[in-house]
Amino acid sequence: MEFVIESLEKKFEKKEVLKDITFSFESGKIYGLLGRNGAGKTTLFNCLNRDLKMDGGRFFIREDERERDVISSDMGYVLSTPSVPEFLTAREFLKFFIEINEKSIKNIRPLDEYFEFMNIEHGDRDKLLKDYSHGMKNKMQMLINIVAQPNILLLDEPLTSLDVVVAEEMKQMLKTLKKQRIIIFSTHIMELALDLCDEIVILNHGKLEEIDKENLNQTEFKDKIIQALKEEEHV
Ligand SMILES: Nc1ncnc2c1ncn2[C@@H]1O[C@H](COP(=O)(O)OP(=O)(O)OP(=O)(O)O)[C@@H](O)[C@H]1O
Repeated sequence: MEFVIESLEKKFEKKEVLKDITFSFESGKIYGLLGRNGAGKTTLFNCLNRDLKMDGGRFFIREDERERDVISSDMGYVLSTPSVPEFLTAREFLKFFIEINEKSIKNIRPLDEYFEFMNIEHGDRDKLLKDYSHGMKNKMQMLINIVAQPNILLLDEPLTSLDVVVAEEMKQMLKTLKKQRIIIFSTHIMELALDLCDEIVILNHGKLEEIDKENLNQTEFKDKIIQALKEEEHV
């Protein structure tokens, strides 16, 4: 499976944030999306998740040499600022999510199995989400996306608020999850991108550019990425 973006454009009033995003993502890989502050990473994710209307271009899935539209169950999106229904407990939220997506979720498991998998403790499962910490809300958002098993998973700086143990667990989980799906992971933490991601993609001047590792060692590759990021006109 490939996720193809062609000539995607987005501007806010006169400001052209995404000028010509053309890129093809392949399944089985984690893509690290890097870009300076304000480069447009969140805008790109919002367009792909159809939370924002694009001004031009299109995106689609290519499978067995056939193109098809991206439907909502293809796409999962974990926001940097987690958004969960605060008035529900974690268990109620998970139950509700599974019920409304029953048709598209494969191999539905008992709720506690999901909590176990995510290391959410027994005592927290029936707590209101409004009493969850930022990192725990993030974990819940990630859990919902693990349950849904979308073909394309967009992660907007999801690990920054997690403690080191949870972040490590999550990294391992993403490495398992990447099989047969595309994960696009935005982060400002270069080490994380290099450690976790199979490909590094930079959002530069409103375009996506893959940074080829060639035969570079880790330090040289890092320098090449920083150089490419410096070339970004600072917005
Ligand atoms: N709703 C909006 N209305 C007007 N301008 C916006 C809107 N959303 C984003 N922008 C502008 O678009 C540009 C890209 O913002 P975006 O949040 O996508 O960048 P980013 O790469 O995610 O940044 P960061 O790394 O700092 O989170 C910024 O200049 C921002 O001010």
